[in-house]
Amino acid sequence: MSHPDAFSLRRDFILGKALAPIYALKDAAALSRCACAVAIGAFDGVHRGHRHLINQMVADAHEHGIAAIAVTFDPDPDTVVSAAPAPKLTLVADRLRLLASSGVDAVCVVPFDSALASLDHDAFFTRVLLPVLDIRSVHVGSNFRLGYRGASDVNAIRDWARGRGIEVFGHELVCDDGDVVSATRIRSLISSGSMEMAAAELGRTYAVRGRVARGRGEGHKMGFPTANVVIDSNILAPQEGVYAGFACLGEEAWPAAINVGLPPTFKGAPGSAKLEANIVGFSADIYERDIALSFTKQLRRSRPFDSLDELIATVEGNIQDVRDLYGEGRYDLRA
Ligand SMILES: Cc1cc2nc3c(=O)[nH]c(=O)nc-3n(C[C@H](O)[C@H](O)[C@H](O)COP(=O)(O)O)c2cc1C
Ligand SMILES: Nc1ncnc2c1ncn2[C@@H]1O[C@H](COP(=O)(O)OP(=O)(O)OP(=O)(O)O)[C@@H](O)[C@H]1O
Repeated sequence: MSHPDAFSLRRDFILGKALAPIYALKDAAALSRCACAVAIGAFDGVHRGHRHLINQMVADAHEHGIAAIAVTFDPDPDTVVSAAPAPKLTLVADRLRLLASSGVDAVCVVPFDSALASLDHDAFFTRVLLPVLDIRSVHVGSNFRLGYRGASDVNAIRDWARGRGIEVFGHELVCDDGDVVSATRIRSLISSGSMEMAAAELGRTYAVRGRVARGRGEGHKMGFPTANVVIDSNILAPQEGVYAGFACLGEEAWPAAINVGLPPTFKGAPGSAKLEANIVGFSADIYERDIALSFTKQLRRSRPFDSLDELIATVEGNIQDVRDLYGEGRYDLRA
């Protein structure tokens, strides 16, 4: 695996300013009911399929000289309607930033609650979207469902739109090796440690954001200090195991050897970290700092060790693997 460049690391860590304005629906009057094409969805992960859909919507908008607007929801509808919501690939702020940097002219964020979930497609368009947007075309994937319990498919929306001057496109879904790219599939790849396949479908290396908390302090004594990283409980962590990747602190990235899951050797020890990284070549006090970790490759599954010496030798071997892959220097991510 080659050294990534600053550009790809910035993309993986979702750095940089959003390129287009993001409007909450209640402030969307600022769009002055502009003529527009819209792409609609939850867009968790803003993966390659989502971006292909958005590209087609943007091309249509440009062709007709109208605005290109991504319409999404906060919170993710799944967290409201599902009894067991899936852990998400992106925090809402990152999802919006990714959408705002996808070539659209604006992002419009519809607050999602059980009242919205109970609307049918007619009420969703006429009561929620059309008062603020003069929609000329709707772009969704061919599998798109809208309305109470997903009652309305693309054909139902197209029937409704006929005669209203609104064109509806149900685009073919982007596939990878015959499998439809979806947030659900990417979650399952990440949950099985297939980080390279997940990255191919996401279009970037999977990364999570968190804060450095105090741990047991044992790693330091064993010769490999680790930053214990606490992430939002609604965000998906990869399968338990040991990973090569990067740690991002401010505008710097460092190679990192990362352990996901409570260390099986010390299971139950109070203060054990569920996610910790040895940041290769780095030494500074970073307690309470914001940090992001990316996972390029699973090196092995975690396992219990019979002796501390064996644990230390194995972890040092993993840290060396990371050094061999990415060196031990700082990557400057300033644009
Ligand atoms: C790269 C890496 C790989 C690790 N692999 C394992 C493992 O396979 N089994 C295990 O019990 N702990 C593993 N650990 C966790 C260590 O046991 C842990 O860092 C150490 O106990 C220090 O914990 P502390 O940060 O809570 O003080 C690993 C840690 C790192 C950084
Ligand atoms: N592979 C894809 N290619 C093109 N469009 C897609 C693809 N996957 C989803 N879409 C479309 O993107 C929009 C957002 O979809 P959605 O947020 O449900 O994504 P998803 O990846 O299918 O999520 P999940 O797996 O959680 O259901 C919808 O219009 C959907 O039809």
